[in-house]
Amino acid sequence: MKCPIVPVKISIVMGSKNDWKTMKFAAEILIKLGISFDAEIISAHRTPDKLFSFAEQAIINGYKVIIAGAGGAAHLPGMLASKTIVPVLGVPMQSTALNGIDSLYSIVQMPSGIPVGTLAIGKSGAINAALFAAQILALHDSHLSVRLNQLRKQQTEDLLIETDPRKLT
Ligand SMILES: Nc1c(C(=O)O)ncn1[C@@H]1O[C@H](COP(=O)(O)O)[C@@H](O)[C@H]1O
Repeated sequence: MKCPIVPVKISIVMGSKNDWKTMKFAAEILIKLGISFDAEIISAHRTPDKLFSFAEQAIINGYKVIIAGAGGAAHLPGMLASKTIVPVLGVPMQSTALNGIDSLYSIVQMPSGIPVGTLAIGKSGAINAALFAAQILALHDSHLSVRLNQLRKQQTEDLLIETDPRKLT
């Protein structure tokens, strides 16, 4: 998937096409914020050579953050992080057998020296990964910083309207 704005700043990577139903929530946030990104399927287990070349070229390709979603034995974020210094944010998929605990532990328990920023399991993690990546980019982009603050404000206003006590019946 390609967002029309160039150059691409963020890559959303996932272990399987079946992860897209979760990772699309990250994509939606990036689109909302006008951040360029691409998305592709790469698996440490199933396509290891593709993973190595992707990670080795991440800097040359201009990626500022990589968001990596994987489930089960979720080695994708850690393996990406082992091959590049582009920050990697890991999103554990809600797996069926173990409810995502397997994914979470696989991503969060990195050995010291190779960090992966681990988000929550599933949709919330995907959304927050995109917001976190945006906040990193906003450190050097004042326009994005304004858009992020607007999004926060809007989020608060929407919640206040939604939880207005006069609406409780
Ligand atoms: N965890 C990984 C990796 C990896 O870490 O490299 N590659 C695929 N997978 C995960 O396997 C799960 C099942 O994949 P399928 O649904 O394609 O069988 C997915 O959640 C994927 O992220």
